[in-house]
Amino acid sequence: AMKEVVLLDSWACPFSMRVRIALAQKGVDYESKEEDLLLPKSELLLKLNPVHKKIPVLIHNDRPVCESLVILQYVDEVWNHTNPLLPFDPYQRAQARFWADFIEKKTFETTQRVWATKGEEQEVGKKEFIDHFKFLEQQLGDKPYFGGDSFGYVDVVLIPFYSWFYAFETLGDFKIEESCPKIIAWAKRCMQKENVASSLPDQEKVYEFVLAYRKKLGVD
Ligand SMILES: N[C@@H](CCC(=O)N[C@@H](CSO)C(=O)NCC(=O)O)C(=O)O
Repeated sequence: AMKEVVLLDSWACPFSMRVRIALAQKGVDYESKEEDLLLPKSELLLKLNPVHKKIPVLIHNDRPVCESLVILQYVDEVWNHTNPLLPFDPYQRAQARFWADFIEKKTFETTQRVWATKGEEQEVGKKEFIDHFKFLEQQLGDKPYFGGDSFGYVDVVLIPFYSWFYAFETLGDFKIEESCPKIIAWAKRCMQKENVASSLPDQEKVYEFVLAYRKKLGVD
């Protein structure tokens, strides 16, 4: 039988990275089953996530949990003995869920218009990208983390996109630090944490993956 905890994973997928960080924060030992996003989906993925057919899927005692934000909250509740992701106060929890939802709705879509496009469409995408991250930077303000003094739920939701920054900058020919220095400072602060750094792939490797993905999508 499978291990108690299995993650249907994909090394370059920002949504999977969220779950890898959360499991590391909780000290959970798990088996990672790699799904190659450039190949047809596995039978296991289609069986365990028939609705969205997407990665990540957490399999806990043979039962699947789908959608990274749902998985993060499940992990926080099951392994509630250490490193809470969500704050305790209901209002602060609501604020964390609000910003995680905002990021879920906007960030991937906004980044896609930089890495999966070219020409004029990409120029528009770059402006939207900078506006979006400036807005997030405003929300961060002078706090060390989105959750305040400690690394928490919203930080876990957003930090995976940092591993794609080199790909965005190289494909989009721009420097994110020029417009959003506090976002870069925040990302580097998060990367000081072993549980984060060990869960995110090398940025150049992600760039190579994105080039292959662009070819698969027929962008170039
Ligand atoms: N809202 C979901 C998004 C997961 C997702 O898009 N996963 C991608 C890989 S990472 O880019 C995926 O599985 N893509 C396959 C597909 O879209 O068919 C979540 O948060 O878990």
